[in-house]
Amino acid sequence: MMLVAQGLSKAYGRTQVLSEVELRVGKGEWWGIIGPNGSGKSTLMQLLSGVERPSKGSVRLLDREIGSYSRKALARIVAVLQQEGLDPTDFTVREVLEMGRYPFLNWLGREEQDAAPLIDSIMEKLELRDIQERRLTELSGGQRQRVALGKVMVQEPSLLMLDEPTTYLDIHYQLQFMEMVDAWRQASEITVISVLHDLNLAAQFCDKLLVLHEGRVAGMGSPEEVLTEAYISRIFRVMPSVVKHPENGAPQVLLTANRTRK
Ligand SMILES: Nc1ncnc2c1ncn2[C@@H]1O[C@H](COP(=O)(O)OP(=O)(O)OP(=O)(O)O)[C@@H](O)[C@H]1O
Repeated sequence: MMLVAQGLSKAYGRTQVLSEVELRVGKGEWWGIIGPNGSGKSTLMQLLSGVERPSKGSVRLLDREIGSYSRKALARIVAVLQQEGLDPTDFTVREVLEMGRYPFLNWLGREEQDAAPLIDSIMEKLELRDIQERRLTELSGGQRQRVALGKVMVQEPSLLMLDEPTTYLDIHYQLQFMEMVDAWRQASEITVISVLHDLNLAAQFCDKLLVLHEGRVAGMGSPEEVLTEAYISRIFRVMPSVVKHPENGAPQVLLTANRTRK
């Protein structure tokens, strides 16, 4: 197993944010974490990536307690891409990708192997070559998000964690982003855990969905099992129509005007 969470709970003061989450993520799987605003998705991601400690329960990464890894050792296994992506700084695209190699530097600040060919090939894949000397301040939000993905790719992680990675992207780049992650997953057998608000993209790319509701696991399974009208209606308080995607059969959630519920 890539990642196993048992009895995972988190409280901030008296507020219980997550309760008794159980999760087993196998190598090479793509999990989508879905759920309403405030249901605990980001908190769960922080616990699963070792950024935050649980109040109760445990997270085991590759059969070892996640808290027992050094920061650098953890960064060689897990890469996290935040919703905001990268801040617009004065660094160039190429420099940012080079920084992604930080976990592989020795105490002299050098790498044992030259990372330039890897960085070049990732820039090629992400269509970043032509803008490699541009500064992040000179890029659009969508371009910066591609650089952010490039930075985690050069890290060559086994586990990729994405927190609402497509929020600021137009539909072209949303789809392209998901396709790139998928292509990468198939080529390198990485495991992906992503928070996604877009249920229709989640249904097409994820093998498994975990539904959070008020800090508890409210459902788990394939998109077909989880994305049903009754279920979405209860969790998200809307009355949708769920139809089959005409090309690939994935469940697709259509919202109808004036159909929210209290
Ligand atoms: N550091 C904190 N201190 C206190 N409460 C927190 C803290 N972080 C999160 N919370 C609370 O925990 C709950 C879950 O927050 P979280 O950000 O995990 O939800 P989410 O599902 O990611 O939400 P969204 O979809 O809105 O991003 C919320 O009620 C939030 O106010």
